[in-house]
Amino acid sequence: MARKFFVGGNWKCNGTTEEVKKIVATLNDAQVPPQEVVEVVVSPPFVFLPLVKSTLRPDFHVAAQNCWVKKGGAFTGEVSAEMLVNLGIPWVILGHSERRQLMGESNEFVGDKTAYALSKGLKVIACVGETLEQREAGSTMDVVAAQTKAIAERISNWADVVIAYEPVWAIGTGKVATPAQAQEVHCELRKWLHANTSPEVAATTRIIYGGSVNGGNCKELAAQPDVDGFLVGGASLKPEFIDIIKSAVVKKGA
Ligand SMILES: O=C[C@H](O)COP(=O)(O)O
Repeated sequence: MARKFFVGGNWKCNGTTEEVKKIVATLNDAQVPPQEVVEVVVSPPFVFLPLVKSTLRPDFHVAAQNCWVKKGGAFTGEVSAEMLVNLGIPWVILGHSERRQLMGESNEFVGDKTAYALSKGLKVIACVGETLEQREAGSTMDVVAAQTKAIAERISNWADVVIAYEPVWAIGTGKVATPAQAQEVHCELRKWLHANTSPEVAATTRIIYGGSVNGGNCKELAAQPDVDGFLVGGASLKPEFIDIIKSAVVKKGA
């Protein structure tokens, strides 16, 4: 089964109401390949989710950037999976390296969150990736496998999961992984899924790349056989996000 190209735009902690309206207007006006070719999901901060959901073109979808690990309640400052479902938000990003590093989210915690979000009917963009130190120490695959394992141990439904491989050293640094570096990790991750989940999960799960993707480098990355799309940060706030969406045609040989 072919893996549909997936382009996520992670707006992180950016934007005012006016800026958000402008980004949505740009996306709504854009000519992009059809939904059968590329799945587009944008992820604004929580407070803008209703605005984006109600104004964004219907062929693009919306993701939250995080959610709580279990049912809501006395957890000040958190947003529950149930609330996202209630708002009709289909996707959530979990385990982003900024949350792992800045908020101390462990592999197990991200695994628990993923399992809970899936159990409530959300689809999950699960992020993994190594730091520069870990890469230089030669432990990239050990790190990425451990992060993926903590998820795999807790879930069985991979149909609603996209894995985002985001090397920490490439995030927001302008230092993109080379197409060969991205392909190498994606291919190893797919082998890991084959050995530890099932051949079907390995063949069908989308593994997308994130880390300084822009309009200039996306086509070469998209051409790699195991790169099934992107999770874009900075460039998702700019009109070049449209060019990144269009790189999906590379897979179609167009
Ligand atoms: O979630 C997106 C990644 O953190 C990449 O961010 P970036 O494109 O700004 O490097």
